[in-house]
Amino acid sequence: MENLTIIEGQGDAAIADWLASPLRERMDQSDGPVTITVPGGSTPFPIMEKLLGHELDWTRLVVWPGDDRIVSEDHAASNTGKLRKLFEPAGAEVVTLNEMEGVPPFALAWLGMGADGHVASLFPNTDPKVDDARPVVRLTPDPLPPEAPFDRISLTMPSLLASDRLVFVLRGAEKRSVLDQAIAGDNDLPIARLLAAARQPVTCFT
Ligand SMILES: O=C1O[C@H](COP(=O)(O)O)[C@@H](O)[C@H](O)[C@H]1O
Repeated sequence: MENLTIIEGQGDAAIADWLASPLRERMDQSDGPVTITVPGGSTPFPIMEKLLGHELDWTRLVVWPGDDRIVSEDHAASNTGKLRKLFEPAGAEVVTLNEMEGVPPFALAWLGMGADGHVASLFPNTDPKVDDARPVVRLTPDPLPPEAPFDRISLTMPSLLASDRLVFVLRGAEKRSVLDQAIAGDNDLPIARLLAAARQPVTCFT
């Protein structure tokens, strides 16, 4: 994949430094809002804390959760709740994912990946398609991941692919092996489907 760059062994601060660059670039290009989508789970939040230490006009940032667990925003498992706590004090807007919502193109789609190959909340059992006509879906992972056993709401593959660049942050040998197999075409997991359809630059931090 010519559009894919893998960067190994970077810590949270270095990844945050990297992420700040395309955001700054986009803010320098126009005076309008810059809209991105970001992951949940546990990996990204320490990186987001570092990112928010960068001098950017955060009031121009619009943050869409790529997915969420169907829980109230004050629940510990709520991605949106955690994003609000981090980004809103800096002046950024955090959007609530809603099935009726139209989804804008993103300057950047930042994603995680589960060891089962799920991206956003597009789990293998939900058979996500790159030509899904829906921008946002509700779904039930099967099996339910023990660390977050909830129904989900998620951007679909076309919504994630409507982005200027894709960035993955995934840690650990198990996930790296799933990624390598996906790149080689040795699995048909959601990560493999997304990578195969991506035409924009894709950067994977592992
Ligand atoms: O459930 C989820 O899991 C994935 C992976 O999370 P991580 O903490 O293992 O990186 C995450 O990307 C997704 O947004 C989240 O809802």
